[in-house]
Amino acid sequence: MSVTVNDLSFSYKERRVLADVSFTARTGELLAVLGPNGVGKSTLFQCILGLLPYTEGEILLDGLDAKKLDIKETARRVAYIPQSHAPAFNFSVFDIILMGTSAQISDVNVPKKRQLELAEQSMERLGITHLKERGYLQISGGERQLVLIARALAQDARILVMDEPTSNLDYGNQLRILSQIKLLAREGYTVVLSTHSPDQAFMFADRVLALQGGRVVRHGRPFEVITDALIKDLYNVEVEIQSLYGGKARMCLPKSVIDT
Ligand SMILES: Nc1ncnc2c1ncn2[C@@H]1O[C@H](COP(=O)(O)OP(=O)(O)OP(=O)(O)O)[C@@H](O)[C@H]1O
Repeated sequence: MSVTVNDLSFSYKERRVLADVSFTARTGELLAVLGPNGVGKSTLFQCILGLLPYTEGEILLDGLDAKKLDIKETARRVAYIPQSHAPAFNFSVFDIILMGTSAQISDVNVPKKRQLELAEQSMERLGITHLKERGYLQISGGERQLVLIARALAQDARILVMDEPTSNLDYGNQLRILSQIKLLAREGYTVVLSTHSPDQAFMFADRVLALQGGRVVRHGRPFEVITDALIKDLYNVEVEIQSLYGGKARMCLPKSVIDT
């Protein structure tokens, strides 16, 4: 499953937010979208999910024009994973995951054997079966994020769109969740996620899409795209890119830390 965006532009009323955005995320690829607050990352994701009516450009989901797909057809291809949040009701973990299967429930609104199996399998896949009967409000932020990913897997869509999936998580859970996401990409899912951490992009992304002023300023492999000049351009922060482990890893070190 691939996502291809061609010359996409989007405006909220007369205010243009995205301009001529083009890229492809291929099967098995984890694409990290980088860019400052308000640059249009969530807007881009909502366009991919068919939630915003863009008028310029096109989005192809596995080669099919996203505009020609209805909500259920889109949901069978793309799943959305939001930031970990607390819903108003204390649904059980299993019920939350089962909600992901609604795109497969047709005439009668009752989950069938196939939906129950999908929910069970996705819990097993993420190692959270022991949480099944727990209330969603009574589990930790890291566990909630795993539940939201399990819900997306239960949806049985092969494209996963994630808006800052680790934003509310502690350091250990950030790494564990991103490792899980990377494994999913290796299993053949196509992952498009936003992050505010260039270091996360260095560690986990196959490709990086850098947005500035609603436009794509760089697109390519993390080592090629993430430079001190890009970080200065996106975030107005002076960094030095450090090469580690004989060039196998890289990280950004803000110069202000060294200078003070
Ligand atoms: N429903 C809306 N109506 C009008 N303007 C909006 C709407 N949603 C977002 N915007 C504006 O569009 C721009 C892009 O917002 P968006 O949420 O896509 O950015 P983002 O890159 O996801 O930001 P962040 O990193 O802070 O989450 C911002 O200037 C925002 O104020």
